[in-house]
Amino acid sequence: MNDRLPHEKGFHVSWDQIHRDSRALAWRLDGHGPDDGNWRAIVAITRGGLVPAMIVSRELDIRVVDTISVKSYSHQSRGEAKVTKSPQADLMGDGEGILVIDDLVDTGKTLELVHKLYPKAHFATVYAKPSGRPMVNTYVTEVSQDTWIFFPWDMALQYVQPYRGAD
Ligand SMILES: O=P(O)(O)OC[C@H]1O[C@H](OP(=O)(O)OP(=O)(O)O)[C@H](O)[C@@H]1O
Ligand SMILES: O=c1[nH]c(=O)c2nc[nH]c2[nH]1
Ligand SMILES: [Mg+2]
Repeated sequence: MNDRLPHEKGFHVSWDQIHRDSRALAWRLDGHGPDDGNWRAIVAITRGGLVPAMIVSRELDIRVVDTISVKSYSHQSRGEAKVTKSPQADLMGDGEGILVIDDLVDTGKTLELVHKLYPKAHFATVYAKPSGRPMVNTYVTEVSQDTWIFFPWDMALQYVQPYRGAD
C-alpha cells in the first residue's frame, strides 16, 4: 500500500464492466421519468459522467444530452468544487425532468453543488460511496469509503516485471 494515499483499497473497473453497470443504471431509470415515465434530457457531469451518460442515452433513447463541468479533484486530493461550464439555461429550469448522470459519488460535494443549481433534477451515478449516497436518487453499486475506483479511461495496460525478474 502507498502511505501517501488515503484509500486502502482499489476497485478496478474495465470497459466491459462500466458498460454493463451503466446499462444496469439505465434499466433502473427506465420508466421513472416524470412525463409518462420519460425524461426530458440527460446532463452529464464531465468528465467522468460522459461515458455512463452516453450509454444511458442510448438505452433509453434520450437524444437531448448536455453537460455541466465540475472540477474538484486533482489526482486523489479533493479541492473546492467549481462549475466551469453550465448546461443550456432554457433546457434546465429548476431541473424538473432532467437526469443528471455521473460516474460516481464520493463525498457528495459535486452533486451537492449541482443539486443547489437544479433542485428538481434526478441524480444518478453508477457507483456510490457511503458519504455521498444521500445525494443520489439512483445508483448501481456501492463501494466502501476507503476504496478508490479506477476507471478504464484513466488506465493503460503496461508491462510489469515478473517477481523473479532478470537483473
Ligand atoms: O462526490 P465527490 O467527492 O464530489 O466526488 C465525485 C466526483 O469526483 C470525480 O470527478 P472529478 O472532479 O475528479 O473530475 P473528472 O470527472 O473530470 O475526472 C468523479 O467523476 C465525480 O464527478
Ligand atoms: O477516479 C476516481 N475514483 C474515485 O474513487 C474518486 N472519488 C472521487 N473522485 C474519484 N475519481
Ligand atoms: Mg467527475
